[in-house]
Amino acid sequence: MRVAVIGATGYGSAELIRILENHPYVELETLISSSQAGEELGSVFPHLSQRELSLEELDLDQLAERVDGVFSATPAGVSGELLPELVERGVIAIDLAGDFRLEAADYQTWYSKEPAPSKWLSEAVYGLSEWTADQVKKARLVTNPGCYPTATLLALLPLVRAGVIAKGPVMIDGKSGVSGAGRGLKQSSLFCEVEGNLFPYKVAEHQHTPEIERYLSMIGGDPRTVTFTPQIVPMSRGILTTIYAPVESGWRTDQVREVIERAYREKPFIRLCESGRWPRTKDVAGSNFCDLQVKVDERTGMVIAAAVIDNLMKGAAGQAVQNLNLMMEWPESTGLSMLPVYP
Ligand SMILES: NC(=O)C1=CN([C@@H]2O[C@H](COP(=O)(O)OP(=O)(O)OC[C@H]3O[C@@H](n4cnc5c(N)ncnc54)[C@H](OP(=O)(O)O)[C@@H]3O)[C@@H](O)[C@H]2O)C=CC1
Ligand SMILES: CC(=O)N[C@@H](CCC(=O)OP(=O)(O)O)C(=O)O
Repeated sequence: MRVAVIGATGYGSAELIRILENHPYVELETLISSSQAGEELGSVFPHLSQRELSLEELDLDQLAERVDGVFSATPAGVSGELLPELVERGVIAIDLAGDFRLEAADYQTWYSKEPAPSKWLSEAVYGLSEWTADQVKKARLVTNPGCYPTATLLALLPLVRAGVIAKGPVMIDGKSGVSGAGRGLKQSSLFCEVEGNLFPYKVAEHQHTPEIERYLSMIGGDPRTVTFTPQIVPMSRGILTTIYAPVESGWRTDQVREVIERAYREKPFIRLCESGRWPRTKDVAGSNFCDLQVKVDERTGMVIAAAVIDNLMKGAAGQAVQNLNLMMEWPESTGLSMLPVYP
């Protein structure tokens, strides 16, 4: 299968290229760039210089002739217009941005941008691979989940589906490495701002809040609001979400662990940590794994769940390739069997 990556000079693209080079059924045909067309891949990303490939300008008709699928790794507001044009020309598409994840009004509110056409918002399938595989397999357009929602929903969905969580506030504490903000210049991503520093941002106004709520309801059958506080930590990659929620009476830790074990028994990328071990970002760095742990605090009546992912892998490029595998009915882990990098 021939594919292209759009938004070639970003972090998501770099990870896609790294994965696709070792994917046995994919040929990376071209890289589309709005800023560095004509450059060689090796000059944009020296770590990928063994692969000879030039970046190209977008030409929709030509691209649709040359490839069977595209990954779009552009900022919000680009893919909503672009991908429908390609899908209409017979190309399958996986979008790493948030353009197709929300209803139109919510997208406008939380992203302050014009939403994609409603026909395409309805057609796009949310690619949380472990939970929506049946729909992804039939999709032409997959909207890859956000990084924080991936970690959060993977931890929360088994619990809400099993009725572990009682009525009341659900608090999500999210911590992300700086690459989550992308490769563009931003003051809050500068070394001097993040080194030796730790800070919340977009408190009670982060665009992943409505995404978490929407899919907790649609996939988990649990309509509720959540409080989500993202924070920046001084590292390049990794996300840790720690979730606090009121627990229905009668649930003990071993039973809740059993709920998670059962939900993910057949899922190659989800690992429940041994009892007493809490997930660490380094346990998943560079891989498509999501590690989970959960505990009932009987003293306070709360359940605490934690999830770690690599934001650029399970949180972006890795899950995008997992979704391509599902769409093409290839084994789900094809090209994704790399182990984490440690230490
Ligand atoms: N970083 C992460 O951890 C995650 C990111 N995402 C989402 O995935 C998408 C890509 O993220 P990431 O790779 O980190 O972002 P980056 O900022 O690193 O890269 C985005 C790329 O998009 C291209 N681009 C920028 N502006 C425009 C424009 N106006 N029109 C067309 N292309 C443009 C640029 O490439 P070029 O100049 O070559 O065209 C740029 O390098 C974003 O929507 C992001 O929110 C989702 C999950 C996790
Ligand atoms: C650390 C950091 O800044 N992370 C980014 C994640 C952006 C992202 O993935 O945005 P979409 O999913 O909406 O495309 C943020 O919090 O905005």
